Amino acid sequence: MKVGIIGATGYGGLELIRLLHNHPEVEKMELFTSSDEGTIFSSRFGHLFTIHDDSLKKIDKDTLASFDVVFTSTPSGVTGKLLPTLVGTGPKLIDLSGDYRLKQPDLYKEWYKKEPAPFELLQESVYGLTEWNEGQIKEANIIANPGCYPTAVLLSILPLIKESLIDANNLIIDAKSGISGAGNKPSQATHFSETNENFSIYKINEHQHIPEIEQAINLFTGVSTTVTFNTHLVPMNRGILSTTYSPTTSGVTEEQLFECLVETYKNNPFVRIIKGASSFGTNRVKGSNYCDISVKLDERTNRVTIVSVIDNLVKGAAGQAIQNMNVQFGLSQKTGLDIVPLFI
Ligand SMILES: NC(=O)C1=CN([C@@H]2O[C@H](COP(=O)(O)OP(=O)(O)OC[C@H]3O[C@@H](n4cnc5c(N)ncnc54)[C@H](OP(=O)(O)O)[C@@H]3O)[C@@H](O)[C@H]2O)C=CC1
Ligand SMILES: CC(=O)N[C@@H](CCC(=O)OP(=O)(O)O)C(=O)O
Repeated sequence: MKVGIIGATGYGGLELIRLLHNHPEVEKMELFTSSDEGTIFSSRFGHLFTIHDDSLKKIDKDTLASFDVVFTSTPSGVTGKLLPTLVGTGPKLIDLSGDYRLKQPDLYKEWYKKEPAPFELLQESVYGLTEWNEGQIKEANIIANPGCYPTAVLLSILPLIKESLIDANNLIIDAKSGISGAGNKPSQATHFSETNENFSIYKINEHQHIPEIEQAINLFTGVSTTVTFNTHLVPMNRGILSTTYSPTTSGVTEEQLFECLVETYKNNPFVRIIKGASSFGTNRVKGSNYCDISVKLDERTNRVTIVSVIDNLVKGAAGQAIQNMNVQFGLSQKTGLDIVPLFI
C-alpha cells in the first residue's frame, strides 16, 4: 500500500508516521508539507534518523493521485479547500481535522468560525468512529476522523443511550486533555510557564466538539439531545479522560450498565470495559489505540459516573485513522496497531 501524509510535521502526522512505520501492508510512505519542501525529515525530527530520511514533498494533486490512501492532518479550515481538489483522483482520503465531521455547514461556521467545506462533500464523507460505523467506513472515499474528545466521550455513552439505560437529556460531560491536543503551534494558552503547575477549564460551553457529540448521538442512537460538555487542560503531554454524569433510567443496576458495554464491544479489540474500578488514569492507554471505559452507579443519587480514557494522538487521532484505513482495505482492525500501552 502506498500512503501519503499531508501535515506530517504536526503531532498527528508524526504519530501517523510512528504507527504506519510498523504497518505490514504499507510499502511506501511519503510526507507532504505546505511550508518546508525539500527538507530531510529526520534532520528536523531527529528521532526518525535512519527511519525516515526522505525529504518533505510539495502538496501536489498529480503526485498524490498515485497513492492508495492520503491522510490529511492539518489545522481546521485547510481540507475544506484542499480535499475538493483531491476527491475522485484516486486515493482514499482520511481527514483528521474537523472540516468534514459536521453535516450542516452552518454548524461548522458557527462553532469553528471558518468557511465550511462544500456541501456535497460534507454529505459524502463518513464519520469514522470505527466501532460504530464499520459498514459505511468500508465503502467510504472520504473519512471524517472523529475529534479526540468526541472519541472518548461517544464510545463510553453511546451504548447506554442506545439501550435507554441513562437519561440522554441530562448529560454532563467533563473532559480533560493533555497539551498535545492543541497541536504543535506555540501559543499563549499552551506556553510552558502558563500550563505547568496549572489546571484550567477552557472554551466554557463553547467547545467545537459539542455539535459533533450531539450529531453523533443522533446518528448512532436516533436520540436528539443537547449536552453540557466542558474541557480542561492538564499539564501533561498526552491523554484524555472523560467523565460523564447522568441520571439512570428507573431501576437500572450497575451490572446492567456494565453488561451493556461488554455486550456492545465484545467483538471490538480496542475497547476494554473495566469492572468495578475505583480509580482510573490515562496511563492505562498511553501510546496505544485502546479506549478503556468504566461505569460506577451512585445508588444514593441514582446517577452513574461513566469514565473513559484514550491517548488523544492514537485512538483520538492517528490510531483511529489507521483503524479506519484497515477497515477500508479489508484488513483486520488490529493491523499495525497491536501496541502495548506505555504506562510510565
Ligand atoms: N492533536 C490532537 O490530539 C488531535 C488533533 N486533531 C486534529 O487533527 C489536525 C492536526 O492536528 P495536529 O497534528 O495536532 O496539528 P499541528 O498543528 O501539530 O500540525 C498541523 C500540520 O498541518 C500543516 N499545515 C498547516 N497549515 C497548512 C496548510 N495551509 N496546508 C497544508 N498543511 C498545513 C503543518 O505542517 P507543514 O507546515 O509542514 O505543512 C502542521 O505541522 C487538526 O485539525 C486537529 O484539530 C484531531 C484529533 C486529535
Ligand atoms: C487540548 C486542546 O486544545 N485540544 C483541542 C482539540 C482540538 C481538536 O481536536 O479540534 P478539531 O475539532 O479541529 O479537530 C481543543 O480543545 O480545541
